[in-house]
Parts: sequence; structure tokens; C-alpha cells
Amino acid sequence: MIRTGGVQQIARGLCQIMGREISKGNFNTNISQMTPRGTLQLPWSSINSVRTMAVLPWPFSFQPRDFSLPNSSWGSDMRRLYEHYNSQCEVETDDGEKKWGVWRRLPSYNRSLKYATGGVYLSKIIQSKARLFTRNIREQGAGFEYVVFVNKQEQKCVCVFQAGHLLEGPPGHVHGGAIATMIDTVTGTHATYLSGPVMTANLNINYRSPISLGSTVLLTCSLDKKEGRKTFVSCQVTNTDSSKLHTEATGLFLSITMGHLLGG
Ligand SMILES: CCCCC/C=C\C/C=C\C/C=C\C/C=C\CCCC(=O)SCCNC(=O)CCNC(=O)[C@H](O)C(C)(C)COP(=O)(O)OP(=O)(O)OC[C@H]1O[C@@H](n2cnc3c(N)ncnc32)[C@H](O)[C@@H]1OP(=O)(O)O
Repeated sequence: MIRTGGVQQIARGLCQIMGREISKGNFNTNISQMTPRGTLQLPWSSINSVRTMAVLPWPFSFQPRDFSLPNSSWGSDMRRLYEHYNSQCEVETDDGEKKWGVWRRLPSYNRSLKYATGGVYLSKIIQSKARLFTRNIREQGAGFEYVVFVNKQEQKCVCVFQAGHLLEGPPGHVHGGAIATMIDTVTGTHATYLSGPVMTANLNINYRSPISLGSTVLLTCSLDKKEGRKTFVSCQVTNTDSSKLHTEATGLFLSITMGHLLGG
């Protein structure tokens, strides 16, 4: 049986992915996504009554920290690219008004749902310790430092990723599994942004040149095609000026129902 609370939490998580800022107690939606009556408009149809959710209490007991904002571990490349895309998230019109630009930064928290009982039932204690894989290293700069920006018009997204010292594979370089994790995360986030709830069905990765630990790289994802429930996304990992290809990948994401995630 699907708990409606779980569905509401997932919708809330998806709204995070889609770039809506969330504060304790309510959703603060982006202006460009608001209808005249103030309801959320999702670009896909699997959740059609988000309006009711806008008044539900925040399910977490703490004020969530957005991990995709600059911190002291970010190097100059990471900061420069963050500024480059962030400055295009909001533009000023000739008459001095601010409006959304072509890019949008996606906030990122260390977990998406409070309780998501799918598959084997987990106790509340275990559930309360669940953390999003890429956001579970406490020391700033030690693991996955990244920020994702999406461009709705061009149906593409970029991720600025700085690989920390805990991600070592070959000496001095990033582990292939850590690179795959980032590719899955960014392509999966992009597919979710475009198609709603999805799961990765297939990921193909070609490692072309190693990534130095501590360096900053760019993941650029684009939509290849959509066919029914299938969303095909490709991804290139390059150095910061895109002159060197490190990794390339393609992913297939299948749209799922809420029941699939919640063990239905
Ligand atoms: C993912 C969360 C979404 C919800 C989000 C909520 C909150 C979000 C907030 C924050 C999250 C932040 C970031 C998210 C970041 C990363 C995302 C990571 C995503 C993952 O890390 S996710 C884990 C790994 N992932 C799995 O654990 C999947 C295991 N798997 C399955 O759960 C099923 O396998 C499923 C559902 C994939 C399909 O099952 P199904 O029964 O629905 O569909 P079925 O098998 O019938 O296939 C229908 C058509 O797809 C074709 N097809 C199927 N599989 C194929 C394949 N591999 N290759 C080529 N074609 C394939 C068939 O051939 C058929 O094609 P046709 O219709 O043409 O005949």
C-alpha cells in the first residue's frame, strides 16, 4: 500500500530537483513556474495535485543545508565556473527588473525523503540515518563537491564537480566508480527534471583520460531523445575549458510510478 505521505515527500523531493527553493513549512516556488493562481506547474504530468502539498509541513526535523553553495573547500576553478553559471540564473531587464535567466541552479540536500519504505522494510532508526550517497561525507571538500545547473530551453544541464581526496582510485586520480556515481547523479537528475520520476536502467561509460584528484571538471548532459517511458541522456566529462575529454557516457532512464519507489 502506498502511504500518501510518502508520495507527498517524493513530490517535494522532485520539486527540489526541479529547482524550487523550499523553506520550513512551505514551498517557495520560482516565479516563472507559478500560474496566476499561485499553483505549481510541473513540466510532466505524473503528479497533478501538488497544490495541496504546498501547505503541508516540512517533513524533516532540521533546517536543511543546501550543499550546492560555495564553501571554503572550493578551489578557484570551481568558484569561477559557479559564478559563470550562477550569474546567468538571474538577469536584469532594461528597466532594472530582475527575471530568471536561461540557467537555474538546483539546490541539493543530504537526503531526499524522510521515510521511503521500498523493498525490504527498514526500521525508523536505519531510515533516519539514510543519506544521499553523494552528500554523505561531512568534511567539506573531501568527497563530492558539486553544483548542477539546468537549462530548460536547450534541455541540457551542466555540473561543476570538484573531486576530493576520499575519491582516490589509481594513485592521485579519481576512482572510476566515483566518476560513474557523478554521471549517474547528473544524468539521473537531468532525466528527472525532464521526465519526472525515473530510475537508471542502463549506463554506458567510456573512460578516455584520468581525472586528477582535487581537480575541477565539467559534466555536460543533453537529452538525446524521449520514447514513451524512456529518456535517453548523454554526458561528457571534460576539463574546465572543455579542451580535454575525460569520460563520455550514455544513459537510459525509465519513468516509474510512485508505487515502484515505495515498494508497490
Ligand atoms: C530515482 C529517484 C526518483 C525519485 C526522486 C525523488 C526525490 C529526488 C530528490 C533528490 C534525488 C537527487 C538526485 C537523484 C540522483 C541520482 C539518481 C540515481 C538514479 C539511480 O541510481 S536508480 C538506481 C539504479 N537503478 C535501479 O536500481 C533500477 C533497477 N531496475 C528496475 O527497477 C527496472 O528494471 C526498471 C524500472 C528500470 C524497468 O522495469 P519496468 O518493469 O518498469 O520496465 P520493463 O522492464 O518492462 O522495460 C520497459 C522498456 O524498457 C526497456 N528496458 C528496460 N531495461 C532496459 C535496459 N537495461 N536496457 C535497455 N532497455 C531496457 C525494455 O526493453 C522495455 O522496452 P519496450 O517497451 O520497448 O519493450
